[in-house]
This record gives sequence, structure tokens and C-alpha cells, in this order.
Amino acid sequence: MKVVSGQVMQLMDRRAIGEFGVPGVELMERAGRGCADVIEEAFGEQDARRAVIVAGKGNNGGDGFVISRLLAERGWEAPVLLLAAPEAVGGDAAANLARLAPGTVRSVPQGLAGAEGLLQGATVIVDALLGTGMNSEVTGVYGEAIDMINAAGVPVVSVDIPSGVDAATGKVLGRAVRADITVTFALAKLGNVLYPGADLCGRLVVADIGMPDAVVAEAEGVEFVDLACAAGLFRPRSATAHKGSGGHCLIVAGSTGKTGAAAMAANSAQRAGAGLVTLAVPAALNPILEQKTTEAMTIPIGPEEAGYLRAGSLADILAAAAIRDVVALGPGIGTAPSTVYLVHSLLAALDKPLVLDADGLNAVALKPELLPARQDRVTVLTPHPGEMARLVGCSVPEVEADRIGCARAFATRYRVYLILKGARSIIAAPDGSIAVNGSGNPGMATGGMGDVLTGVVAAFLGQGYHPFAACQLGAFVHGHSADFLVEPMGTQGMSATDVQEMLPVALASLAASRTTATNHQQGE
Ligand SMILES: NC(=O)C1=CN([C@@H]2O[C@H](COP(=O)(O)OP(=O)(O)OC[C@H]3O[C@@H](n4cnc5c(N)ncnc54)[C@H](OP(=O)(O)O)[C@@H]3O)[C@@H](O)[C@H]2O)[C@@H](O)CC1
Ligand SMILES: [K+]
Repeated sequence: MKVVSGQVMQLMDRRAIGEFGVPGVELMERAGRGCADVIEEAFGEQDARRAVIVAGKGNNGGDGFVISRLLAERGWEAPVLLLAAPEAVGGDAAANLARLAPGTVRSVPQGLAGAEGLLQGATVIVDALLGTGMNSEVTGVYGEAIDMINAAGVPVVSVDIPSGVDAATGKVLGRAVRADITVTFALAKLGNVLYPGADLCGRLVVADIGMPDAVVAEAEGVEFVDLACAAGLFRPRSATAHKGSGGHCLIVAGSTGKTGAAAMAANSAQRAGAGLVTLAVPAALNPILEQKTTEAMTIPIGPEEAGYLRAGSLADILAAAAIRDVVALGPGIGTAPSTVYLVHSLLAALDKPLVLDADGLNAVALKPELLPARQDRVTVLTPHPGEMARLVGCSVPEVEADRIGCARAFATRYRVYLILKGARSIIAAPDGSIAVNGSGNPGMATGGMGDVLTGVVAAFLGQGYHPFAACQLGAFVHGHSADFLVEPMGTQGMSATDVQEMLPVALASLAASRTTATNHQQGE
């Protein structure tokens, strides 16, 4: 599903009106109708049908006037609380304001004192205060109205985006409405899918407002990776599959005290569909990993007493990589100077697609200028915000303030693919393309989850997926697998190993979604 910023949506509206001759008032009519239909479907069965529309002076409010008129035509009581003087409303919104029956609108430009009673007995509140045109922190009467809506204890339907949420970033500007349903138009906005906006939207419905296909196709946006998107990217195994066609992953991992990271990365690669997995581990840890893993093969690296990877093992690792399809480097390797030197040497010398995580990333952060030495070879980085901050040389709050911008800038500058982890992981490609992962839950906030992701992404790369697809699938399947665990175990105490063991179930669900989609197409 394509997702755009509020600014891009406004450009799309202008193109539809200017180049394709769709009248703005018609777009507003369709937007209002889309909301009214959702309201009718969700709340229309109730005996008392009273929708209170809280409207601002812009076109978001204009949508609200259409909703009021259409619901009234369908037998609803649909009063409007307008937070501006009627004269302050202009354009298409003014045209729709003029079409409301006398007595429908109560205008309160100065404040809400005395207007609280209007919400009493409401079946639903329609939040039509602010949409893509919000341009500053919410204060004054708009802020009061948001507080009043949130305190009313009545279901809320937000028009386009919960008022107070920035459509470009999902951030709350001052305060924001908490909606039960949000009806957005033509395409979802970034603020509908990025946190905290995503959480404030409740159930998201994308209403078709007849935006011309060319305008939708040419709009600059990002891909939101949901089940349908991931299923479309996924290639189930063919009937003639053999272990050679599943790809062979080499996982270079582990140091004393961190054998679990190596085991989880290897086991997750296998659970995500890798044909074969080999672990290259410090020699002293080999007996432990022989025990911890069953399907994976292991290669002891370095002298017998070695509890960490050393620079002198470069040739051995290159030889191991030469007969494998993809290398994952970093889980649990530690930050010993000799290990860091080894990572730096491998960057240039490894002639295979490479996934770098954890201490592999910390080593790269010391010399990111080495990344271009990989030239056309595929490199995937999977940093969490702390690792991203180290890579860029900034603070974690700076990364979090603009996750998409930060991921895109690094990926394009260093010609790498990057998965910036966190709620709604951002996937960036060297050409600047962005995808936002839609799966996952707070249960994943625990150690080892990154090692699982590394194994999963390596498995998809090893199977020959395009790197951008491998990153999208890797991130989605990782979160989707964890989502299957929420019902039986909640979000506290879920472990990375639990997620690893659920990976085949997540893959099966992608395959099933593909089959359903194909059946639908054939049935059409
Ligand atoms: N264009 C189209 O054809 C279609 C658009 N559609 C709908 O239009 C919406 C976008 O409409 P929009 O551009 O009029 O902006 P909107 O979100 O209503 O708010 C802007 C108004 O609020 C004000 N304001 C801003 N920030 C504020 C704040 N913090 N606190 C208080 N006030 C603030 C600002 O005033 P200003 O500061 O500029 O004086 C301005 O007057 C979009 O989300 C969708 O619902 C659909 O009908 C489909 C067709
Ligand atoms: K709104």
C-alpha cells in the first residue's frame, strides 16, 4: 500500500482539480460520503443516531459539513460545532457550509464554554477539525476541543487523520484526538501509519474518492508493508525445491558470553527457509554451538583457545564465504580491537551479499567510509536507533525525530540497504526508496530479536530475492511471526527464540494470502 505525506496529498488534490478537471467540491463530496458510509456501517444499527461533527475552518471541516448533510439525509441527527466564525470558512468548505439546514451549526470561535452539552447523548463524534493542512502546534479553542472530544467517552471517527497528528511524521503537535476509526482518502498518509499517529487512528479505512489513476501512480510516496504487500513479494517454494535452491547462509558470529546471538541468527535463517546454514564461530566456542544448533553446520575459526574472532582469520572466513550465497556478520562478535579490524577487512574483501548487524555495525560506525569499498556488492545494515546514531554520529533523539530522513540519507550516501529497527521499522534503499514495515508489537522489545532479524534477512537474500524485497520481507515476517504470539502469550515475556520458532507459521500465512488473492483474481 502506497503512503504519502500530507503535502504530497495536497499536490495530488491540486493535480486532480487542475489537470484532470475533477472539481474540488466533488472530491470533498466523495470524501464526506466515504466517511458517512463508514459511520452508517459502524453505528447505524443503534436506536438513537446522533453524530456530533466538530469542525475546523479548513477543508477538513468542509468534509465534516458534507458528513452532516449526508447523515441528516439518512435520518441521523447531525449537529455541527464549528470552531470558527462562519465568515472565516472559505472555498469548497464554505459552499458545503451553506448547504446545511438552518440550526445545524453552532459557531464557537471564542471558546467552548456552554457547548459541552452538545456532545451529550452522541452516538459518535466526528473529528473534522484539522487534516493535512495543520501547520502548527494545537492551542486555544482547537486544543480545548481536542480535550473535550477525548474526555467525552463516546466513539470517535476522525476525518483523514486524528486532529493534532502531523500527516507527514505521525507526531503529535501539542495534543491530538484519539480515534476509534479514521477514514482517510485516496491513499493513507504517513501520519496514519507512523507512531504515535498510527495508534491514535484506531481502525484505518482508506476511502476511494475517485482520484485519477495517473495522479495516484505518479505521487511520490513510500511503501507500507502489510500482509498483502509482503504476500505479493513472497515466492513459495516450488514442488521441485531442494536444499541447494534455498540458498546457503554463512553466519559469522559469537564471542565468549554471546553464543546465543550466533545460535539464534543461524536457527532463524533455517526457520526462514534457508536451504543450508553454516556458522563460523570462534574456535573455543565451537563445542557450545555444536550443542546449541542442530541443523546448522559449524566451522571453528582461529586458534583453539579463541573466544572471539581475530584479524588473522580473514582468509579462513573468506574461504568459507566463497562457497556460500550470503554472509551475515555481527551477532555477538563483541568489540575487541582485533575483531573490529577483521570486520573492516571483510567489508572490502567479501565478494558476497552481506548483512551487517550488532557489533558488526559498531565496527563499521568507526569507519563508515569503508562501505563504498563494497561498490556494487549488496550490503544490508540492520541498526536499532542507538546503532544508527553511532553510524551517523548523532544522538538517538535526532534519529527518532526523522527516522525516514535519517535512514534514507545514510542509504543513499553509502549505497547500502538499511533496516532502521523500532516500532514501524524503516527500510531504505540506495536509490532513496523507502518502505515502512507494518508488522510487529511491543513484545519484541527484548534482547535477541535483532539476531533473529539478521538470520531472516540473510535467508531471503540467500534465496535470491532482490535486496529491497529481502529487507521488506525480512522485517515483515519477523514482526508477523511475533504478532502470532500476542494472542497466546501477550507482549511481556515473549522471547526471541519464541519468534524464531514461529517463523514457519508466518511464512505459511504469506503463502496462504497469496493463494487467497489468486483465487479472488480467478473468481473475478
Ligand atoms: N484539497 C482538496 O481538494 C480535498 C481536501 N480534503 C480535505 O481537506 C483537508 C485539508 O484541508 P486544508 O488544506 O484546508 O487544511 P485543514 O486540515 O482543514 O486545516 C487547515 C486550516 O486549519 C488552520 N490551522 C492549521 N493549523 C492549525 C492549528 N494548529 N490550530 C488551529 N488552526 C490551524 C489553518 O488556518 P491558517 O493557519 O492557515 O489560517 C487552515 O484554515 C484534508 O485533510 C481532507 O480532509 C478532502 O475534502 C478531499 C479533497
Ligand atoms: K481530522
